[in-house]
Amino acid sequence: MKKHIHVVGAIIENDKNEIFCALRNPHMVLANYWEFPGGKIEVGESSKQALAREILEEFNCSIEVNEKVEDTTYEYKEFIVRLETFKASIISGEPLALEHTEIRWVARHQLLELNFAPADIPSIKKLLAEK
Ligand SMILES: Nc1nc2c([nH]c(=O)n2[C@H]2C[C@H](O)[C@@H](COP(=O)(O)OP(=O)(O)OP(=O)(O)O)O2)c(=O)[nH]1
Repeated sequence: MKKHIHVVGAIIENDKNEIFCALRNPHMVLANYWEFPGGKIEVGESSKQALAREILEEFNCSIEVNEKVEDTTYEYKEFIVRLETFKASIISGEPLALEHTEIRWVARHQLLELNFAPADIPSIKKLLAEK
């Protein structure tokens, strides 16, 4: 049976209406895909707590987690991901790519030009439908 993982992703928008995107490094699972920053929920954590922890660990900045955008499940070849995405805003620090190959602020209508992890596409479609 395929492994199930529960993952959270942050949709962080700046004051120019650009969204923070991160490129997974070549050694990560799902290497070289763009994603919303985040990671797996650990035992005892809420989704929002996990998201704040992951952003601090991987980008060295603090966020406030706001409303949920999407909750979707995607079956990859090797495992199944449940991805919950939330709007979030940076409350302190400038994001640094501590584990990712690249980080980029991208206009909403250009998100689909990046090679995003397939599980993220429903979240992106919701964002595109918002404005
Ligand atoms: N962070 C993140 N992961 C995503 C997204 N879309 C998507 O399919 N994934 C997948 C990629 C990975 O298989 C998994 C997240 O794992 P991860 O390696 O980033 O999580 P983590 O930081 O907790 O990793 P680790 O401590 O186990 O190394 O979810 C997304 O938008 N953000």
